[in-house]
Amino acid sequence: MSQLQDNFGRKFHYLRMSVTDVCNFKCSYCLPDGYRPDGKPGFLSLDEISHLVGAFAEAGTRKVRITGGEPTLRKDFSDIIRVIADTKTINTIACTTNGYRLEKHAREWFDAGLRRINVSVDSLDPRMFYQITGENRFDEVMRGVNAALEAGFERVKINAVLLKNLNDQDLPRFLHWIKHTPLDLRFIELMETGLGRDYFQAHHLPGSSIRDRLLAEGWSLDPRGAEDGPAQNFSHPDYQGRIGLIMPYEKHFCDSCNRLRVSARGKLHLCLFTEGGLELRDLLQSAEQRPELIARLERQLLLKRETHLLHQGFTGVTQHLASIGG
Ligand SMILES: Nc1nc2c(ncn2[C@@H]2O[C@H](COP(=O)(O)OP(=O)(O)OP(=O)(O)O)[C@@H](O)[C@H]2O)c(=O)[nH]1
Ligand SMILES: C[S@@+](CC[C@H](N)C(=O)[O-])C[C@H]1O[C@@H](n2cnc3c(N)ncnc32)[C@H](O)[C@@H]1O
Ligand code: SF4
Ligand code: SF4
Repeated sequence: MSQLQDNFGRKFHYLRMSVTDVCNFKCSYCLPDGYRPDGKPGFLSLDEISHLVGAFAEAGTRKVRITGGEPTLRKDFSDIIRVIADTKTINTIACTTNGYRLEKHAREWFDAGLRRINVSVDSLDPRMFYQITGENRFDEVMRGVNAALEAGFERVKINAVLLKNLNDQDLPRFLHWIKHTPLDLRFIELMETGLGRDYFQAHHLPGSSIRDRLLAEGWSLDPRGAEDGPAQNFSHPDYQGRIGLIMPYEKHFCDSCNRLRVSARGKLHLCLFTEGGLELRDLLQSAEQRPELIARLERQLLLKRETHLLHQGFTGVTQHLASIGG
């Protein structure tokens, strides 16, 4: 069994696969004007997804996260889950969603094989939620989170992007929520994208401000597991939930990078912030192409940089994270 690795000793057992660029929300930090079709070819088909996941699995991938755009907008979303679940040696199937279809479909997706779900909830104040996401659907999304908790997922995670002057007063509400609810909260530092330096400068808030408050209130940093990615995780004996921080501007953030990304049109991205993606689609047309596809992945990994270059203001081709799945 092969294992994808780079020149810095990092192993890649986690694929973040985008299945669509389309989204029905207008998050101010991501798609402030909503999704605009670009007239390019369509998104990966079920067969192409099956070939892709099969090759990654053979190259050592154990976890697949389905993302987008909004992945649940795909009519064949449950089929996508099933195709991955049918792939031997993939042991974790996760997805990241804005949660708008969750209330209705949580059980169906669980039955198809989905085991972890991340729901983006940027504020627990419905008006602020509307202001940030452009959608007045707070109650609907929260009912979706409850449906996910009831459906039996092994992990339900809440993603919130930290935004100065928007949701920076929300921490007490989030803490209150996870006191008796077994949710993982994930606070993500705003990352600069091609969309705009002005927004970044107005709203970026370092995750260290949250970390300092957590440590002062009795939370402790969990030891890092061998399979863990770049988040720092915290727990507290009085809370059922846990908290993770993604702080991409901190030193050594990329040391534990364990993930690769494939865009909805089949391009491999070695980092969230790269110059361009490598075309894989020509090798997703039949199972016989698998050895060639794996060889291409192995070669490309040797080009992976040690770290992103965000500090120098280099945001790569990533106009917004919806185009690459975050
Ligand atoms: N810079 C950077 N940001 C990341 C990375 N992984 C996740 N993020 C950020 O965190 C956001 C939320 O990620 P999710 O899709 O919910 O996945 P996650 O919780 O980080 O992933 P798991 O490690 O699978 O739990 C992403 O959309 C990115 O904004 C990474 O490797 N590098
Ligand atoms: C691109 S979205 C795709 C999945 C789904 N539509 C959702 O919102 O959960 C994945 C994650 O990226 C995060 N994200 C988007 N733009 C970001 C940015 N500029 N900085 C940090 N996180 C961002 C979102 O908050 C979301 O949790
Ligand atoms: S963060 Fe997710 S829900 Fe919000 S606009 Fe981007 S893709 Fe859509
Ligand atoms: S910024 Fe790039 S290299 Fe760093 S952890 Fe994220 S994907 Fe990996």
